[in-house]
Amino acid sequence: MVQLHKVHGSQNHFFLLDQTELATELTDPELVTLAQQMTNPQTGILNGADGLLVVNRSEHSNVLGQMRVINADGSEASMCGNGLRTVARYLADKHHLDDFRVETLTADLQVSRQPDLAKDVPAFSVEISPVRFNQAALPFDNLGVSQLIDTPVSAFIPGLTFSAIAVPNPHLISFVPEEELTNGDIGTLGTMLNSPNDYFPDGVNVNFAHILGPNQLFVRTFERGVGFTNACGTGMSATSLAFVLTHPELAAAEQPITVYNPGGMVKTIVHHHTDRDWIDLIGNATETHVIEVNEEALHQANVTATNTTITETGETVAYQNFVANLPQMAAVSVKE
Ligand SMILES: N[C@H](CCC[C@H](N)C(=O)O)C(=O)O
Repeated sequence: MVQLHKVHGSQNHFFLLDQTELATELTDPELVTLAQQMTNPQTGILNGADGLLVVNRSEHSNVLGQMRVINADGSEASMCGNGLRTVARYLADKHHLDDFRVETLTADLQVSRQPDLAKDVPAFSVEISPVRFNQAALPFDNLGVSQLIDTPVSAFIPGLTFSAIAVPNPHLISFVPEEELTNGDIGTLGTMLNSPNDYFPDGVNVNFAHILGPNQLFVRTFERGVGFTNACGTGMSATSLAFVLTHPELAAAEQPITVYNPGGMVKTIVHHHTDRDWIDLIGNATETHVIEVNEEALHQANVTATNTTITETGETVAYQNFVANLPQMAAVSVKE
């Protein structure tokens, strides 16, 4: 028998699989098929999830493990901010360390345990990096520009302006009036740009942000490879950087920005240096269930209610109490 973990960051839900505990690691095709089976609410346990986080051994120095990210549709992403907080907690608890690095597709990223946000709501800070703006990093095409920073794009939505930032996964960001959060536009644009289109050949995560005040945002994200999620960590981080760059009168680097989302709240700290940008993403790292299953079911992509033993951790209620006590959540909430 091996263990799987159901985890979330701001209720962006994942299954976490530590392959260093397996007799035989899954092949890449097996990981894709397992992610598709487990995340699908129809075929997966516990109402499915937004993706599969895979923890592997890392050969890099002072790195506790490697994280890979498989979206619900089976596509692999280079980064996942909410997911990295849960992987950081998993490795911190396993190795009894609080500050270390995690290997991701393009960089080894610094992570550190933070004070609990509330009783039984552990929190971690994770480095979101590398950050790039150039067209090839997203990639995007056919927009007549080589960078998108607060640029009108009538082909997307007339009247809105857009920024494109890779962290390193691709994000399209727009600061919008409140009604744009719920009038259907973000779903239409997100679906268009994640289907075959002339602009983002690899797709893109679409983030609509409503400015609540100085250093305060609400962000809703339509995720590449998933659709709407309760939160997108890299999306909220990229949006915070765009906030600092395009609204300097309302947001500054090096100080905490509070980012609300349909699943709760995180803090970000933008670092905007001449040689590089990065963002610290600070928020919950919640484990809701521990799942016992035999390894063969993983290779067969057949993890079901009948071949698993599921134990609740009790952290679900603790996180919901934390969200219920957030001052701003009553104001702007678009529950999925
Ligand atoms: N859908 C994203 C990957 C997951 C990122 C998100 N869940 C986060 O917390 O950053 C992409 O394809 O780039």
